[in-house]
Amino acid sequence: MSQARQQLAEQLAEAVFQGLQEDLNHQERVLLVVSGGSTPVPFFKALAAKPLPWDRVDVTLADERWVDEQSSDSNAKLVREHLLQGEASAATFIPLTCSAATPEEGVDEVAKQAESLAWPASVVILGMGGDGHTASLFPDSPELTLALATEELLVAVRTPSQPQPRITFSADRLHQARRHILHITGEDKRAVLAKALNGDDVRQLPIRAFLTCPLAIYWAP
Ligand SMILES: O=C1O[C@H](COP(=O)(O)O)[C@@H](O)[C@H](O)[C@H]1O
Repeated sequence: MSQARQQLAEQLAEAVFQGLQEDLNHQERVLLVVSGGSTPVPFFKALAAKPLPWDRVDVTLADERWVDEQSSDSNAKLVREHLLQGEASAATFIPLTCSAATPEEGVDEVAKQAESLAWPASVVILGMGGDGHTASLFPDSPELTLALATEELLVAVRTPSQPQPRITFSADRLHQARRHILHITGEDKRAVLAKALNGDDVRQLPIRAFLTCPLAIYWAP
């Protein structure tokens, strides 16, 4: 882990801590929506060390692969192992999978669970892939148009470029958050973001759906 990425993770954790604290001053519970993948690990560790009243914090994911929670591809596993540790284990975590065999069969059950969270989210932290996807809004997904337009909470997604089916919060539900942050690292992702900022076809680079939120960008080489 480079020093720059570690510093970025710590600065991001401080910003998220401040945002959650601010909302906790005037509401009983707050909701934090995090992303999966590999980028957030140092951020999760830094945030877990923050002195929050974690028993008043709800946590969920922006998206998930429809895999068993024991799978190394599970974003929920990542959250449990790196964020919900120490004092932060008192947070209420709602994963985005259930016992149904497919996301299409399970989406309503997961939505019922997710509706019980403290919406609107205080902070949504998005990641971004090299193809410009964010959450599980993929350029090659047949469900992209639906996920960008629906007012439903969650959408089941099948994406040719991805090995597993997925589930994602809709763009609408993520848009409703009070604060939006993009956490990315590396020159490749900086170039993708620059391309996204210089165009407007959201189907080509779905991260564009969040560029006007406004979106705080946390990037390190
Ligand atoms: O598949 C996913 O990828 C993105 C980016 O992940 P990273 O490994 O490049 O950091 C992530 O934001 C998303 O939650 C995840 O499901």
